[in-house]
Amino acid sequence: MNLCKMEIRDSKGEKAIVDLPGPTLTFQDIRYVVRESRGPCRKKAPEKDILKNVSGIMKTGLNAIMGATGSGKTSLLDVIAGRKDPRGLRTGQILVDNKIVTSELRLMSAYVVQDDILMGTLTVRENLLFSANLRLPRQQYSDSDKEKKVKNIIEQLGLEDCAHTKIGTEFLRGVSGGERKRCSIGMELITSPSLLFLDEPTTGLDSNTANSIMGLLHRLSRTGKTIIFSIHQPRYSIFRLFDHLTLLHKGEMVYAGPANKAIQYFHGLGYECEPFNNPADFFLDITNGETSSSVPTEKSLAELYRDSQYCTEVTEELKQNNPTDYNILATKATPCYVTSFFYQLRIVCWRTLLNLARNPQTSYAQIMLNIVFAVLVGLIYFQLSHTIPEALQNRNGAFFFLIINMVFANLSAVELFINERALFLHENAGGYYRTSVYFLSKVFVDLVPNRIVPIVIFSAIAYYMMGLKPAFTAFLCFSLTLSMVSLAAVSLAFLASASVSSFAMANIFIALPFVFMMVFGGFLVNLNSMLSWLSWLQWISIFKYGLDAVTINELTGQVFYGNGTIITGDMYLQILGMDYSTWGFWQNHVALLGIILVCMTLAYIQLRRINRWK
Ligand SMILES: Nc1ncnc2c1ncn2[C@@H]1O[C@H](COP(=O)(O)OP(=O)(O)OP(=O)(O)O)[C@@H](O)[C@H]1O
Repeated sequence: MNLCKMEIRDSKGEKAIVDLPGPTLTFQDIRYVVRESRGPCRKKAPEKDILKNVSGIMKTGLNAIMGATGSGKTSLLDVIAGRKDPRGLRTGQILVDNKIVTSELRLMSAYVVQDDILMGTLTVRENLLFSANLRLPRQQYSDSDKEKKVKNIIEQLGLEDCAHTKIGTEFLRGVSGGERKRCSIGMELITSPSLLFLDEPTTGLDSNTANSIMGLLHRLSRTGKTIIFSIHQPRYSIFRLFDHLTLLHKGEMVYAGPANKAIQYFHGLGYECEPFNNPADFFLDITNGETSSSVPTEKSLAELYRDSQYCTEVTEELKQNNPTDYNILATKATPCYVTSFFYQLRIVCWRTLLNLARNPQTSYAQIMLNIVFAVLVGLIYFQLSHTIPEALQNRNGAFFFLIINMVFANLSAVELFINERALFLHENAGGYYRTSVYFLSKVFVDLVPNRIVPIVIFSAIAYYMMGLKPAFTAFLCFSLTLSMVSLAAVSLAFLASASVSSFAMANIFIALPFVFMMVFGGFLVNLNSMLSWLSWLQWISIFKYGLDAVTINELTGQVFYGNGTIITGDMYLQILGMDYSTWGFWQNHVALLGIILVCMTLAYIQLRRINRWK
């Protein structure tokens, strides 16, 4: 990369000196196709060209990609930023400073997505510090260096007034749209990228805020950055900041060259921009066919551009490049992490905890639900007697009720990986942290406050209200069994959550196995006499293991009597055909642990398998 001072001209033709020229990005002959999804026959769907052999050169300064909706702006931006699925790239190469894009080169670039993806419960400063902690190498940056860097970025982006304001969530009013966008840009500026991609940075903002965001990008570009962005319909005050303009129509280039020469170019083709008309609107009118040329021609705008001096210049310049590799996007972008696994785990766990503490509704609801159910069960089965037959019947009923509650009360766990899916994908692709770090942080932080604590409270209330076996070890075993049943249900919910992207699908995915497990848990159906061909399902039933364990725990060593009959708990268990030996009791826990481990592992694999490409 060239490190000398460089002179560039903006669209008003004004000279600007930049200290440290950013990288030059070149792309040549990009043909990108997609298959339009048609349900299960996806493979047979025809390919659709969304970029048709486009080439270009983008240098230091503001490089705008414009076009009508559906023209391929975002697709071009994503392809050149290496964000689009490489399987769609049929031909083409993308070079940065005439070199293929390696992970090192990737580190010097950053991508700001259209929908600002930030942690809403954290303040602007905390979000920026999170990015700094994970994306700046600890060997080179001490904690105070990171703080300084964040402070500088806050000043640079004019975020001082809202630095300590939370970003905001759907329930919490936070910073304004413009401040959010600035914060998103700041998250990427932390690594001091010299190449910055932005997808429609002004969409959804009012015109003044859009103006100030583009003013900010303009200032940044003057510090030697190559800024490439797609933009829809900028007002004139924004358009005049552009250095380079790429105009697309139906996946083809209709102009690529200095932004301030575009009017002249179209004038040469017979298109007249009326006085006071915004050039950006004028160009879109041309591509949409709403303005006609005074020079009749059979050629399309794309063909006219290919015949133009601008296209020839680009082709000539590209010919001089000698790439060392071809089709670089075909190599999968492996994120490069600058911090260790344990450091990432610490930082991500801390953020997850902070998020939980500032958004404690789910935890409170979980604790309240467990207290209410515990009192309800305690009242219904208050101080169970030892007279038969009700002693055994009530105990069976109570345990079934308890296990059902343990399983179904954890349905809320399906939201775990769905809620923050966009945030996780964005941060994971941006090299913030490993998938395993995110998975473990969510699991730890969800399990303890939302699952374990409420169950301990539940067990203590229900156990003593029901007057079950008084031995303290029996209470501990009871509590452990309920916890493991709950964790097994939670891990199945995690698997559902990591496998699909919507709550509706996750609910279906989780409800079916729960219902099957309940039916084949051994309480509702005697599997030996009915549905014996399906009886194998009991071996994967959380209900069966939970029910067996609490029943054995309660009945062994107890004596029940009535009408002159005495029956011991052991005899009753024998009649039921349950193995009530020590191993017979603990084998249920081993099976539950097996279900937990298998579901957790599969959930992690599913998280890794999520498609990161756009
Ligand atoms: N993954 C995909 N599957 C199917 N079609 C796609 C895919 N990606 C892009 N397209 C199609 O390619 C065309 C260009 O899309 P793209 O999002 O790049 O357009 P755009 O100019 O950015 O539009 P907008 O301004 O509306 O965002 C559209 O017709 C779009 O439907």
